[in-house]
Parts: sequence; C-alpha cells; structure tokens
Amino acid sequence: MVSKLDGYARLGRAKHPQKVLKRKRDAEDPVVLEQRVADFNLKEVDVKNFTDLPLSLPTVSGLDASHFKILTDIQAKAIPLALKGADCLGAAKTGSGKTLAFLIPVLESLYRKRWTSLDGLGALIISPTRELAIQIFDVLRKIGRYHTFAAGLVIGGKSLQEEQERLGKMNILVCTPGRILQHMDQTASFDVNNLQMLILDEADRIMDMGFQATVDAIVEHLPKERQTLLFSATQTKKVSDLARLSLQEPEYIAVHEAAPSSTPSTLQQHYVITPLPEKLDTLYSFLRSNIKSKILVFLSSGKQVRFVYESFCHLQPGIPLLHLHGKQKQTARLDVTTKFSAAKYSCLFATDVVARGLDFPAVDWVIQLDCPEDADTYIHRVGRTARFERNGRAVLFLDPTEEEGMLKRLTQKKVPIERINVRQKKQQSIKNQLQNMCFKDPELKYIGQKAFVSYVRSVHVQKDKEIFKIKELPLEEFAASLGLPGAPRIKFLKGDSVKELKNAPRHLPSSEDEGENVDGRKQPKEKKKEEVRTKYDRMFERRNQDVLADHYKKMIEEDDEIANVDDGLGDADEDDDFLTVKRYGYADDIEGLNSSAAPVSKPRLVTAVGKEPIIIDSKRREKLLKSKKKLLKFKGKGTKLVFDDEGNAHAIYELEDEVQFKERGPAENQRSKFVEEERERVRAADAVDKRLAKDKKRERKEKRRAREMAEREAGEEVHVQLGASDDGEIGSGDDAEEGASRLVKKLPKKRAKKWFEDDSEDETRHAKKRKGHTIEAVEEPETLEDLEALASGLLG
Ligand SMILES: Nc1ncnc2c1ncn2[C@@H]1O[C@H](COP(=O)(O)OP(=O)(O)OP(=O)(O)O)[C@@H](O)[C@H]1O
Repeated sequence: MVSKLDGYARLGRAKHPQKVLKRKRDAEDPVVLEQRVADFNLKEVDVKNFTDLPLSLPTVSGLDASHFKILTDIQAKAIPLALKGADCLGAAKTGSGKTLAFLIPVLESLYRKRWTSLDGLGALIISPTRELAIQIFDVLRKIGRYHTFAAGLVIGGKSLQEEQERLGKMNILVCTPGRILQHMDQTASFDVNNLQMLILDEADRIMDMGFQATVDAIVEHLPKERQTLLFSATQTKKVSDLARLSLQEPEYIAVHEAAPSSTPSTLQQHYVITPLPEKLDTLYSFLRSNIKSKILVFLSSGKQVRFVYESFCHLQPGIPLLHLHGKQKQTARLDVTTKFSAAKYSCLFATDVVARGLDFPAVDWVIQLDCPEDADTYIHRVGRTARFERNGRAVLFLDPTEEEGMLKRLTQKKVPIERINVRQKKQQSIKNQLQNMCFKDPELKYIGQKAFVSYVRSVHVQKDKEIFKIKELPLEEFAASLGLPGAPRIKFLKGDSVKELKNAPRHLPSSEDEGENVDGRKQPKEKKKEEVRTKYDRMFERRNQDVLADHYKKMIEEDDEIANVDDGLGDADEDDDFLTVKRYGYADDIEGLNSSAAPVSKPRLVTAVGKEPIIIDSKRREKLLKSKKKLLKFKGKGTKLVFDDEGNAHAIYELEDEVQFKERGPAENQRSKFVEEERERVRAADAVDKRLAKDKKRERKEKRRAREMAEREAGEEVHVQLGASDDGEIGSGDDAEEGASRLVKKLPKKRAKKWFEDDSEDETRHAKKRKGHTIEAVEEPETLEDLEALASGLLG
C-alpha cells in the first residue's frame, strides 16, 4: 500500500501481518465464498455489521482497519444486491455512505473472480469532478489495503504519456469522464474488453447534458456483458438513461424515499431574505459573528468566488479564508481541499464544483449566497454538512424576488426549511469599504465588474423563471454594493440553461446570437457611423479589458449604444463566464480590419474582405495579429483605381455603354480600326523615342568632350599658378598650394570649352599624364575666342 496519494496504488501492501493474511486468503476458497453469496438471503438475514455479509477476508480486514463496522441503510440494501451481480440504481441522502456501497462490491467481485494483473481492467468508477474522484480513490485505498489489485486514478493534470504507461496494468480505475475517454481513444495498450463493473457516482450529474456525449462514447467502448451501478443523492429513474447504459433489470434502491425529508435529519435548514444589494453585507456580518466555525459558502460562478474572496481578504473578517473554483489549477484545488478538510475554523468560498460528493469533515455551516439553480443542487450543496449523523446548519440567501419560487421547489422536493431574520444590530455595511478598495485597486474593480456580469448572466440563463426574474433585480444597487462606480453593461445569449452553458464545449457564438441588455431590450445591430478616431480615442477604448462601466463609457461616447456595436460576428462586450474563453483581442490592433468601439471579451472573429475570419482565441493568434507582415495575407489585395483629370476614380477596366458601342459599327471593324490606330500610335511614339535617344546620345558626347577639355585646361593653369608661387610673388607656399587646389577644383566646372582641341591632342595629353610627366608645354592662344575662354576659366 503506498502511503501518499500519487494516483496509483497497489492495494495490499499494508503493514498488517501480511503472511498470516496471505495464508488465510489462500485458504479461503473463492468457490466457497461464491456459494455464501448465492446462499445469502437479504430477507432472512438482518444485516447490521459488515461481518454479517458474505465478504472476503481482505475486505473485512480493510473495513475493520478503517473503523467501519456498522452498515448504513444504503449499504445494507445495496451491497447484498450488488454482491449477487445485479445492476443497481442507488439513491440515498447526502453523507449516507454511498461510496462504500459500490466500492465493497467492486473489490468482492474481482476477488471472487481471482482477478490478477494479467486480466486487465476489471472495474471502472466514474465521478463528475476530480475532487470527488480523488476522494473515492482514497476510500478505495483504505478499505482495499489487504487486496492485491492495482488501482489507478485518472483525472488529468498529469502527462498523458505517464498515465498511458501504467494504464494497461490497472485492475480498478477511478476517473473523470473526459480523461478516461481520451485514453480509450488514444492509448493502444488500454484494453477494456474484460471489464466486469461500471460504476457512476453522482450518476444524475454524469448523465445530464454536460457529460452526455462523453458517457455515451465511453459506454460504446465497454463490453455489454457487465454489471452497472449508479449512485446519487438525487436520482431519477429516467428510462432513456438506463437504456443508454444498457442496464439489465436494474434494482432500484431508494432508502429514503419514504422519509419525510430528502435531507439529513441532523441538518437545520434556514433561509434569510436579503435583497441582492445587501448580500455581501449580510455575509460579512455573518462571518464576523461566526469566526470560530467551519463554513462553506456557495456562489454561482468562479468570478464571483474570486471577487468575494479577494475583497474579503482585504476586509479581514477574522476567519481564515479559502477559495475554490473550476478554473484553478489542479494542484491549487487539491491544496485548498486538503487545507479546508484539515482546518478547524475556516471559510471556503466555492462554486458547485464542490457541491457533490465531497466529504469535508465537520463543516458547521453551508451558506448559499447565490440561489441554486434547482432543488437538487440545493440538496447537494447543503449535503456538505451534517454528514453521517453529524449536526450541521445551512442558510440560503434569497432575494425577495426569489423567495416564492424557490420555496415552492424546495417543498416539492421535501426539503424542510424555515425563515430566519438577520439581526439588524449585527448587520454591518461594507459598501463604502468596497468602493474605496475598488477605487484604489483597479484589479479588484475589474474582478468586481466580471463578478457582476457573471452573476447577472447566471441569473439570466436560469431555466426556472418562476425563481429567477432578472428584470426585477436592482442591478445598479447591486453593482454599487460590490464597490463598482456603475453597473457594467452586459449582453446575453438566449435560451441556454446554466448546466448546458457550464458544460458546453468552448465555442464561438454564431452570428445569429441575439443580444439583449440587462433590461431585456434588444440591442441595435447596425453599425455606428464611421468616425475619425484619434489615438487618444483608441487609448480610452482600451480600457479595463472587456467590461464597460457606464460612467466610464460616457466619458468617451455620447451614444451609449456604441458599446454594442456589432461587427455581425458576435457580441463584443459580452461576458464569457460560461464560454470558458481565456484570451482577449482588440480589433483595434488590426489596421484596416473591422473595428469595434468595445474591447473584445471572447474568441473574436476579425475578418478582412474576402478572407477567412481570424479567430483570436490564443496567444499564438494574438501574436499573429501583431505582425503586420503576417497579416498581409488576411488583408486581401485591394483594388487598383485610375484617376481622370478631374480627380475622379475609375476602375482600370470599365465597360462602356453597349448602345454607344454598337453605334460605332460592327465589333470586328472596330477591332481592326483600333489595332490600326494603336499601331500608328506606336509607330509615331517609336519615332519620337528614337529621336529622343539620338539627341541624348549627342548631348552625352558633347558633355564628355567639354569635360575632357576642362580637365586639360585645368592641368595647364595649375602649372602656371605653381610657377608664380615659386617666384614668391603671389604668396607663401601654403597659400599658393591652397590657391592651386582651389583652382584645380573649380576649373573643370567653370572653364569654357576649348573648341580647338581635338581627340588626338587629348590622347597625347592623357598618355603623358599616365607616364607621370608634368605638363610643360603651354599652348599659346591663337584666336580671340581662345583668349576669352582662357580668361573666363581663370576668373571662374
Ligand atoms: N458504515 C459506515 N460507518 C461509519 N462511517 C461511515 C460508514 N459509511 C460511510 N461513512 C462515513 O460517512 C461519510 C459520508 O460517506 P459518503 O461520502 O460515502 O457519503 P455519500 O452518500 O456518498 O454522500 P454524497 O451524497 O454527498 O456523495 C464519510 O465520512 C464516510 O467515512
């Protein structure tokens, strides 16, 4: 038996006198045990203790070592039937010991079949949440410590490969639906063909919308010949579900059906009427006066959990605070559950992820800050206290609008609940403190805005409109009570229930998704007129991500409908609590593409004309949008236009009027005329081009000659100047040098062309220069023009 919870355990490594046990085990003939089970008659035997059951020695020893002696009602009824191999549907109150009711039959069934590691997977136990799976696995390790089966926990959070390597050797697996299906599809060595038992804990939850497809796919992989056990605190006998799981003549075991209440008798249940804007005040006051308690507070979304946790951490009510929701990392979740289990006094803010099955020891209070979606959820939530004959108290916070509808539902489900009032003397207001905190801490304000949106959204999507009446809720006041300076604007998707949304795969809303605001009014879909927007406008628009506070928005937009500017692809400012979207993108980041005044809060489609939309739902895509080069391919090629003399734009090819075209004669004639005209035009243009080319050539030649002549002249003048300097008449040597260089620099440009020089003379000069000779011969000017040219060169 491994000591720590590492996801795998070889049952049967306890320190118990192993050898003695082994001897006894070997001596125990499974055939005899089989016979004892067959002979066992539930009606004849009054089962009280585990020893009254036809159980194997290792199981009895394991139960004994875990201090389980007397059976609970559900165990007494379900275990004998399950031992005999019947398919069972077990329904019993929360905390009544259903886990043992299916784990004992699992161990016994495999034991009697002498299951070994070579036989592969014998039993599969599915749980809706990771926390519950861990808990079941823990109980299995305790009571199975004297068995020799290999048991595994498959809930994700570890590398798939690591799990794959061990999966083939497992005899019993405790898992969550998604992860086990992934293995069934991807792990070649994972063979389930030999499976003997399938167990679904919290079966109604597993069978509902969220897991429906996954469970169906899992069942597809499993052999039809198997035993199936379903357990839950709130179970229905839906024929369709039973058919899907191919249950064979199932035994329905509902131990508390005749009981006056569907919740434990040791549980005291109350509700308080607290208007939505006073909820947090009431909760804070409650915590302040119960600091020596273990309290579990349920909220309807992870964002609310975060906000209440963060803000209460600042406010310090005097009790250690914890928080848990589905978006946390697995290690953090495990850490929180372990801490809360071990704590004596603590307050855990949580979503319904801990509503089912979790067995936190000694919880004093269960507070439901947000009204549960239905009576079943209420029953599961309050079931976290008053477990296994312990006392517990539960308080449901109801807005006046929710009272009538919710009480009706609870009465239908046999939930005894009484109203209590908040002691006004003890009621403390934290509104001002929250406002202060939100003002100073934008991050907290942001979380508050998200919490507000997700709360309103969760109410909006509730199916039971007799309880949840969004239009009657004082939302502005509620926002103020969270410390927000105004109620963020929200749009919702229509028609989805909370359960569906919670479990929906990540998806983008379709273009048909209609928007509605808080008041239930339809949002206009037309685009606001294009306006010139400065970088300051954009800067202001890039506010605190995707929640728009009205007061903030009013600063930049007169028309408050701008927040709902719709690009036709989805709701720009909608909160995405149930769409589980992580990344944010800004349409503004993309030059030339559709832009919206509102920041984007969910996978966002951005399109370029004629191109596939880009969906911003990951870091990689966000990066892509920042690269202008990469974006080019999404931008399309643009349209080329030509402008006429009046500055009017035209397409390059425009079709002329057909009537006018026909008036000009048959098309063939026009064509040949056009060709002839064009040929003539080309010919004329060609002649002009040739003439121009000739002129240019001549010009170039003349220029070259002039340059050469100037160079030659320069050589002569330098010589003259240097000579003068030597005489000491013009100035010092330095001056002379400077003067000479000035002259040499200037001369080629300024000197007129020496018309009398010809190419041969030029050649001679170049040859001389090449040999390094100084030019000594000075040609005398022969004509008046020569003299003028020389003079102008010198003056230049
Ligand atoms: N026979 C027993 N004797 C003593 N304690 C028991 C027995 N069976 C179960 N328990 C204890 O009762 C508590 C509740 O058991 P368990 O978690 O199985 O309840 P449950 O019916 O599955 O609850 P839920 O409906 O909330 O999932 C556990 O702490 C468990 O250890």
